[in-house]
Amino acid sequence: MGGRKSQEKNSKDASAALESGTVIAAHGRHYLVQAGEQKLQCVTRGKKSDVAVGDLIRFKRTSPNQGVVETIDERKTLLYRSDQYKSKLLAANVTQLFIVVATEPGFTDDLVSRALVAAESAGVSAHLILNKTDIVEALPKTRERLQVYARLGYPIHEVSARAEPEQTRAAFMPLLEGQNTILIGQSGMGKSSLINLIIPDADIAVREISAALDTGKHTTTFTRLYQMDENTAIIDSPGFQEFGLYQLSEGMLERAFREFAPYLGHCKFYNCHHLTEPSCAVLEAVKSGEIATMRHQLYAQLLHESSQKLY
Ligand SMILES: Nc1nc2c(ncn2[C@@H]2O[C@H](COP(=O)(O)OP(=O)(O)OP(=O)(O)O)[C@@H](O)[C@H]2O)c(=O)[nH]1
Ligand SMILES: [Zn+2]
Repeated sequence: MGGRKSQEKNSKDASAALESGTVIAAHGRHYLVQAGEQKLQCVTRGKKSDVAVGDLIRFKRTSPNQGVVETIDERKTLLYRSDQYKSKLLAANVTQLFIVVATEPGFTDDLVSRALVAAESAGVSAHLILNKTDIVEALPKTRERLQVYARLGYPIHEVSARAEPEQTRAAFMPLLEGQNTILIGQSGMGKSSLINLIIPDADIAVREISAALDTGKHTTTFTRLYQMDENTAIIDSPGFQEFGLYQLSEGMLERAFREFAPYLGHCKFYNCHHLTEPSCAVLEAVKSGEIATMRHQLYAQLLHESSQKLY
């Protein structure tokens, strides 16, 4: 991740004794850091656990394969996950989010839209991956369901990890090149199948990480980063991480729904919440069908949730 050259240059100045690396997995306050060809176990000082997978960090080596995190480089982006009504760090420096959905089993619009809100608010571009196109009976209905996202301008890529592995791999590679991509999806969508196509030795890497971080049986519950080349990485996030959206202000929320944009500033009240106000341009667009009801309902729900935040 990031240019190795700039890391080298930086490490020559003030922080001469520090080395740099990329956080490739996190488990509690234990981090696995890739530094060149080497993987090290790093910890943070004290109780701090503000390091995320994808972070570029400076560490002090304490033994041949261990270190202490000293500083975190400025992040380009930051995604949060939801944890007991709080937002915790999920991944740093992600440039694009791929949401894997499938013809079967069905996906949940609520989760897809929450992921899109997370991406928009973090400044991360979002794509939808429709997997299992070989289940042709369910294809027309699924495409129809995805229309709402296509109309919003989110690219949709159709693949079949099982029936067309080579084509699927070939479709992915140019999309991933030069990007830090996080892959998310509800259980059963085929995310693991896709990761295994893209990273053939992913299983080995996961076992290595799990052993290094001593995650015990939690082998599939941690987020990990696979460095594909110097400028390309892919992050696999287990299950369907519910994104932490509690930290979003009302202003950030309304801007995270890209279809609201033409209407913002056109409501009767300048501080309109777009919930029940008279002469609300957003509500009028919902009524006329220009904004999908499902999307507006989620906006209202997220506004409610962020008002319930615990901190
Ligand atoms: N028909 C079909 N089945 C597929 C395809 N891709 C994956 N599957 C199957 O879908 C099931 C779920 O795939 P996984 O890759 O394990 O899905 P996952 O999203 O990682 O699911 P979890 O491990 O539960 O998070 C498996 O039985 C796969 O063999 C595909 O393109 N077509
Ligand atoms: Zn309004």
